[in-house]
Amino acid sequence: MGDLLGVAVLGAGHMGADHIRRLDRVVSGARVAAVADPDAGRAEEAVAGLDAVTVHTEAEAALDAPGVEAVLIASPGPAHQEALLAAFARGLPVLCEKPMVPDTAGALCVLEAEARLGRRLAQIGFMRRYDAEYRRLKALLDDGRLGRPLMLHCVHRNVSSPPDFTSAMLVDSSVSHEIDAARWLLGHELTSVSVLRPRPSSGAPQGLLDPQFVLFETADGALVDVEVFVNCGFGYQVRCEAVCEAGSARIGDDHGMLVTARGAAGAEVPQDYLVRFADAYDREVQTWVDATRRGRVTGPSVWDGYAASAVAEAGVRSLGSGARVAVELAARPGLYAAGR
Ligand SMILES: NC(=O)c1ccc[n+]([C@@H]2O[C@H](COP(=O)([O-])OP(=O)(O)OC[C@H]3O[C@@H](n4cnc5c(N)ncnc54)[C@H](O)[C@@H]3O)[C@@H](O)[C@H]2O)c1
Ligand SMILES: O[C@H]1[C@H](O)[C@@H](O)[C@H](O)[C@@H](O)[C@H]1O
Repeated sequence: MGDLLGVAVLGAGHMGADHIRRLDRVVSGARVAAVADPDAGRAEEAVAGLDAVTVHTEAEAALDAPGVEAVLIASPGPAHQEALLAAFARGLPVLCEKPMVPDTAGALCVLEAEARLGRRLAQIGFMRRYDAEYRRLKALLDDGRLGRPLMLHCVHRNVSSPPDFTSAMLVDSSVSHEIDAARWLLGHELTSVSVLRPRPSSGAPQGLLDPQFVLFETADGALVDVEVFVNCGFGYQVRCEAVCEAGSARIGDDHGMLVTARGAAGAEVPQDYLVRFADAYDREVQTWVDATRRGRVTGPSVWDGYAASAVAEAGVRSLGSGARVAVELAARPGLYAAGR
């Protein structure tokens, strides 16, 4: 390995371009060695001003480019399976944006491929685990002061959804964050899901079932509800309140400045995830680079990515009827045993 970890970034859209900037200017110990995007112009724009980067239209060409020692996957979810398997075939460590693979069969295929290698290579980009507020909430729940958790109430609102966003993506892309956060905060798998929906907002694109209300049960009898509303129009809001036997704790209220002017005071609301979770992405990528340089893999695993996909797929099945759908998980390979 050189002085700096050479990273290939696959996908130079919103997240890919932001991660390229982060690898170049924010985190230490890494450099962007190659970028792939079928839209070559977008890739060229994202690497403008960077030295010694090669630009490709094919993901595999970027993985094979000179100086590449690790991969950051920021292409759309349906492209992740092929990219993960290509990285595994080359023994390259990976940070893969969520959702790991949106469909469960594809996610299972990735799980089996990594389990066959017998060592972890991939970290999944559930960045909320690196957010300061989520970490405080996790520490509070773990120290037991509030007693046993009974419920999580979650809110996930986006100003607007991208043009190609589907009703299923509210669950398998947006709520994938709450699925992972709930499993991590509560330390148990989610065993069932029901997805209800009010009448769609007139602010949502025609045909998009937005908002939705998602209810999960956990293996030890807690409940998790999520309001997901991806065309709310007014701001990016992510909240989580844990209600426990001896108290409650809520995060996500306090992200902007309080602005006072002309006889009124108002709180600023962030407009997107790149602002709200900026510190979390920085910490996530720095932690990945540091671990990779030490030959280690930490953070959310391929098992976490697979479990999130299985829960989300059950949610998408519930979306039509609102019926409670049980989550079926494959046996957990020993590679992902707790504490490893
Ligand atoms: N962690 C988060 O909070 C967060 C936020 C936004 C997006 N994401 C995830 O990041 C990923 C990218 O989302 P985005 O918003 O940047 O999308 P985007 O549409 O802005 O960008 C995707 C880019 O990937 C390119 N692409 C398509 N197929 C490709 C392939 N096979 N190989 C390489 N590049 C390919 C596209 O041309 C495009 O430039 C998704 O998985 C999304 O769910 C995560
Ligand atoms: O892909 C994005 C991303 O995961 C954001 O964090 C989430 O708020 C959006 O709803 C989703 O579309």
